Parts: sequence; C-alpha cells; structure tokens
Amino acid sequence: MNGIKNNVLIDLNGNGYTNGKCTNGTIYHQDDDIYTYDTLNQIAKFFLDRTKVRPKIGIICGSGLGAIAEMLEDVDKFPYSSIPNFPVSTVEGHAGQMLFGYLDNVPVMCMQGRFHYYEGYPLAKCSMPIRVMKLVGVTHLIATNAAGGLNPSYKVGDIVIVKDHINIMGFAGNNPLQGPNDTRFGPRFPPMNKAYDRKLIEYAMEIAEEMGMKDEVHEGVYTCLGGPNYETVAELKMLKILGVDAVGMSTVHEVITARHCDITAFAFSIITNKCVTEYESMEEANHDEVVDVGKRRQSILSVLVCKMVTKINDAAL
Ligand SMILES: O=P(O)(O)O[C@H]1O[C@H](CO)[C@@H](O)[C@H]1O
Ligand SMILES: Nc1nc2[nH]cnc2c(=O)[nH]1
Repeated sequence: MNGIKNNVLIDLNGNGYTNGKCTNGTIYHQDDDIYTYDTLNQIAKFFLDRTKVRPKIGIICGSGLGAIAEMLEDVDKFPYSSIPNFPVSTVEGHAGQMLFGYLDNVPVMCMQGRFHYYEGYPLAKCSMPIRVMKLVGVTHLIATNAAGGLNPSYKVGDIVIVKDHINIMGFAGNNPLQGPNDTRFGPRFPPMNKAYDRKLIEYAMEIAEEMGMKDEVHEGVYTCLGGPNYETVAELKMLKILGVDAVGMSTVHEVITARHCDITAFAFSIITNKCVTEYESMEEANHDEVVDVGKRRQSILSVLVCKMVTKINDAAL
C-alpha cells in the first residue's frame, strides 16, 4: 500500500507520515522542506557512521530499473524510512532504499527509487540526495530513467544517452536551486552548457558498440515535465518542435543539482513507450507498461551501468 490516505502520506512499507512524523510515533522528517548544509551533513554522517563503503559514484535507478542495484556486492541497505530527514518513495517501481556497496570492486551508492515533483515534493527536496552524495564523497552521477520516445526513430526498449536537457519546469520559474544559495555547494549562477559529460557520453557509445547494441542506442535530448499525467498530443507536438527526443518526469533537477556542486553527470533513458502524437492513435501511455518495459530491459541496462562504472574508475575521470 502506498499513496496518500486521509491526508497521510503512506510509504511503500505502509508507514504513514503526517506533519513530518511517522504515525508509529517516530519523527523521520523535519517539518519543512529546507535542507540546510547541516541537515544534509547529518544525513551524510548517518551513512558514513553505518557503512565502510566510501562511494565515488552515485547511481539512481529509474522506474522498473531497480535490478541495477541488485548487482552490488557487500551491500549495506538503508530503507528511506530509516534515514533521518529523508523523504519516502511513493511510486510503484521505486523500492525506496539507499544501497552502499561495490560494483566490480568500485565503491558506489545507489538510490533504488527516486523522488518526483508529482509526489508532492518540491524540486529541491527531490534532488537533495545528490547533495548528500556530494557530502559522502561522490564525484560522478549515473542517473537512469524511464521515458517516452518522442523521436520517431526510437523504438520501445531503446536506450537514449542524454546529451542535453530542456528544463521546461525552469522556464516556469521552478528550479531545485531556487532560494538562498549556499556557496559550500556551488555558485549562485552555475553554467549548464556542459551538463552531461561529453567523455562519458563517448564511453557509453563505445560500450554500446562493444555490446553490439549500436542500433538500439541513441544520443538525445531529454525533458522533464512535472507530471503525473502523461502528455497531450498538442504538448508532444510542441516538445518535438523544441527538439526534445525523450520525455520524462525526473533527472533534470538531479543533474542541475549535481552540476551545481561539481559532480560529473551522466544519464540515460530507457524508452518505455512511444509518445502518441496522432489523435487517431489507439495507444495510451500507462505506468504498468513503463515498469514492465523497464524490468524487461534492466539486465542489459545493468551491464551498461556496470561497464560505465568500471570505465569511470579506470579512467580516474
Ligand atoms: O523518471 P523515472 O523515475 O524513471 O520514472 C518515469 O516513469 C514514471 C511515469 O511512468 C514517471 O515517474 C517518470 O519520471
Ligand atoms: N512525461 C512522461 N514520462 C514518462 N515516463 C515514461 N514514459 C513517459 C512519458 O511518455 N511521458
């Protein structure tokens, strides 16, 4: 059971949360959505006190892609509900736990479940785990997501290596960096023209070629809408004109937050559905299909993530 019931947020474990308190009496959350440096440092310390793993790479598993986390070895697991001041996952396909462990002997931390704006969390709260990653020593982010394929050449199951994004929510004045800027994380006005690391994109394309997947892997432009509804035909036609290839409801605010604090960012989408751009079409996007396609492709994506982790580590980027 998860969702919102009688104004109480219910997490995937059935715990209820109201006014920042878990209804079993434990206080899990602060009462507001401001994540100060001190609060984030406390969360980082919570992890560092409980695991010996000192991660260099942070991974975020998208919808239906939780198996990526299952490749980790010597794992320490922290359900989000056990972490002080941490939000909880309320979406199907997002287990809601932080894992620390090793991928091919490389120390990593992995979010098995992310936070979305449509769950009721402000963007800064959705992306605050990135700052926690920074504080525990992460230098590289690998963000994965499920997305609708707007580029007509994309097929369901294809992989899109994100080469750039369009921050549509930012156009409307909504940005995870809004509010007072803490220069311990980064500058007030961070550049974003090199948001997605070019070297990592090239590595990913090389890996795709080695894996014989060249035809299923593309470089593309991703955008994040607020959700939770999927797009209208007119909205998709507009996004196409803007140059968008893949449409989702995540990742952009995570990457902005990562780049602000100088974490190198890499992201890819699994195309879980084709965006419907014709009124005559009988197809409709639905989350069950999104999660199913993610699950079907997660073993190949896990290999891709694993090879990227090794490459980042070997190249000491
Ligand atoms: O971006 P991830 O978390 O992979 O999930 C995507 O899939 C869900 C919609 O089916 C939305 O949450 C969208 O953002
Ligand atoms: N916004 C959006 N998010 C998605 N996540 C998976 N598919 C889609 C889609 O078609 N649109």
